[in-house]
Amino acid sequence: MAATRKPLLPVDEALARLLHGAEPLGIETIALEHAHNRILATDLFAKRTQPPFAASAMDGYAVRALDAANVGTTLKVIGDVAAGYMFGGVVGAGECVRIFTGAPLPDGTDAILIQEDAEPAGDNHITVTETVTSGTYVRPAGLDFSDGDILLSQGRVLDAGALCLAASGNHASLPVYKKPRIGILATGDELLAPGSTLKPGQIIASNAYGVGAIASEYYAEVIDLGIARDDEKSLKNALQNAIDSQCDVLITLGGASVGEHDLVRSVFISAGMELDFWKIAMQPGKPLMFGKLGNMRILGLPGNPVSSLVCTHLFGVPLICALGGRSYNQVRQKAKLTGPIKANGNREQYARAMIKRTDSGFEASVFENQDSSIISFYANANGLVVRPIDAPAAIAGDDVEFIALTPIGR
Ligand SMILES: Nc1nc2c(c(=O)[nH]1)N[C@H]1C(S)=C(S)[C@@H](COP(=O)(O)OP(=O)(O)OC[C@H]3O[C@@H](n4cnc5c(N)ncnc54)[C@H](O)[C@@H]3O)O[C@H]1N2
Ligand code: MOO
Repeated sequence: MAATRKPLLPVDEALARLLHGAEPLGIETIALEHAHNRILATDLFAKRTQPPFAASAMDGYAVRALDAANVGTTLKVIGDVAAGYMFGGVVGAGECVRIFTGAPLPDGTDAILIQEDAEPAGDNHITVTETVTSGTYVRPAGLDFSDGDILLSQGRVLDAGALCLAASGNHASLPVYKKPRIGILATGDELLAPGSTLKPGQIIASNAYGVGAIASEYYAEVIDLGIARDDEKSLKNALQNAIDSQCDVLITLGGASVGEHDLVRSVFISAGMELDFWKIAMQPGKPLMFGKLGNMRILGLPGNPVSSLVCTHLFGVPLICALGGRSYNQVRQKAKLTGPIKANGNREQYARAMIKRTDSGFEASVFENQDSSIISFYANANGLVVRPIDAPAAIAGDDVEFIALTPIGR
């Protein structure tokens, strides 16, 4: 009788379990200059009105519109006012004030005659060469926003426009969601840091650099927890280190599968981790593990470099976003295959591919060798073609769905 294997957890169910209860970790107040691309944690209200007064939009003369209603009228210039100052007096009939962009309109005036439309008429006088109406080149008080207006909504990414608006609303600091602290732990007796001299059997630990880069792109605080050996003591020490470092999420790399040296799951369970799931229907990424130890979430990624990176995209990023209050949507687009691909098996496949934008849409060239150890293919891929479980073989011209890994050009 054929042995029956336990069915693997579908990718979407695994993701739902991972994100269950994942809420923003807290709020901190930070200086505006450090807030770029952080997420605003509350609605933000204006603490002032902008502009706070009716202001000139041009360099010229502040006039009473009725006085400048006819070409050829001569007006007396009784003073001047620049941005940052107030004109003390009141402008009467037949009078005007020299004014500069951004300056408050003097009392009595209601329009700006731009200097191109005025001619000097000697002895502090000008002649009107174009007429104005009330409000010409005047920015009314509160044109941009008024004191108490809502400037930005909770959840807003603090991009260039948002930062400029917050500053103008007189906020020197902003409440933002805390960055999730993501500890990254490589595991494996064979691993040494880049730059090391390798003995036979050893390789370089590379995954943490890619995983850390992806986590940083989503504004996680990345904590390098080094390399643990494949033994209980080393793994338990590393786990304690993650706890002491107040990691919100511990990402482990490797040691997730079924061999005698794949100890992460069993050691962590013996140290108190509550296992949520292990093994999912995904290629690459089958031995993915998720559990919790106290408040710390533990995401165990398979050690094959491409598995580590693809799982970070698919699981690490949504988790980091949920904990950091950042909205996240996985965007899938359609592309036409440039060549044939084989039928898929019993795991949803995220196939490394080169995606090209053409006049008629996207084209996907899927790498023939999808071995999850091949970093160079991942480094040259800009998309993951998503192949459902048991998808039949496909040929050039067939439609597939893909997830972009980087912005896609031509
Ligand atoms: N009998 C079975 N064997 C395996 C299965 C299975 O279902 N049955 N699953 C395979 C799959 S799929 C994967 S993926 C791998 C993942 O295994 P582990 O998570 O236990 O990973 P390791 O064995 O520790 O490492 C795999 C591979 O990657 C290298 N590695 C590990 N960490 C790093 C790192 N930080 N930087 C660079 N390279 C790393 C490691 O040396 C190995 O070559 O298991 C299959 N086996
Ligand atoms: O599922 Mo493993 O991550 O393919 O190589």
